[in-house]
Amino acid sequence: MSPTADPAGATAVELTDVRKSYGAKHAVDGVTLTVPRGEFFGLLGPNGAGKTTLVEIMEGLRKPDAGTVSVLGHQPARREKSLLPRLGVQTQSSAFFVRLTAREHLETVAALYGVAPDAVGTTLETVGLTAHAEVRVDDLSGGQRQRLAIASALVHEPELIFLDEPTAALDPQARRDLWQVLRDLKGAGRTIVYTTHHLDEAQELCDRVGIMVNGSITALDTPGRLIAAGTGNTRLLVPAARLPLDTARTLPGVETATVDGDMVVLVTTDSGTTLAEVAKVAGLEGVQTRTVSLEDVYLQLTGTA
Ligand SMILES: Nc1ncnc2c1ncn2[C@@H]1O[C@H](COP(=O)(O)OP(=O)(O)OP(=O)(O)O)[C@@H](O)[C@H]1O
Repeated sequence: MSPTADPAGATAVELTDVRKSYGAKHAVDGVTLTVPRGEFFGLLGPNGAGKTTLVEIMEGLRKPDAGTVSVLGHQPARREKSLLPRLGVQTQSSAFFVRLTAREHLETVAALYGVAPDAVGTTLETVGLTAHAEVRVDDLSGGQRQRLAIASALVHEPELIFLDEPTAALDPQARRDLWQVLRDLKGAGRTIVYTTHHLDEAQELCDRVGIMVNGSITALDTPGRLIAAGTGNTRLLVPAARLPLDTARTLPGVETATVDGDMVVLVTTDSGTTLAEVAKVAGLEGVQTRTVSLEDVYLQLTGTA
């Protein structure tokens, strides 16, 4: 990207027709993507879809075979000293100084970035590691190490943060805590690009998501718009004891009816009408509704539904 193309610096990441192959495998197969500054962008997709390769290209850790990559107006593959401190990078396999304590490790990272040591205590607090600050990295649990990896990506207060499955090994409470950390970072104007397999989380946190399949981004929008453009269907769960499957299939609006355990699952395009009929035929006691989620859209797009 030329300097005049984005004079206000409103773009954090700009990729044009980026490609990367490993032998015959097209891991990234022509991705064009713009992430504006301040956006929380989620990259979703099944194992092997090319997410990590794409993020590592943005981070400058891998060189694309073709296409152009601009990150904060720079080419990340050049590893320019003026760019690196502006990026925060947490990878799936973070390198640690394993013989140091969590605090010493983070102090070392902070020193490498030339950051004042006070940032260490605050960052340990932010990721919930204060109580384990004096534990050797070797002795931290998987989830605690993951938090330290995230802390290492945040300690120098970068403008653009890349996180690769940051919540993968976290317990539910730690996951929720990290959501708040990420929301606060976004609130402070940072740009976040992250990969996840947690669809509920992406729906909750991301301004936009890209769904990657076989090296290409097959859907790119806000979670809300992807859901709205998705099936448009609602699921109604009715106790099977009160609604025979044959009857369920004849109700207005019902696309499909199946039995799941002791419930009949109705997929309906017209939930109001179907629900009114269910009320007449079976009553509403124990009836549950489930609207479409990002997960339903994802499963449809990735062909796993
Ligand atoms: N260094 C490499 N050498 C050869 N093949 C590779 C290499 N790195 C990745 N691949 C292949 O490229 C494809 C994309 O891998 P990548 O790790 O980018 O996917 P991913 O979407 O991040 O997957 P996951 O969700 O499992 O982390 C896969 O088929 C993978 O096996």
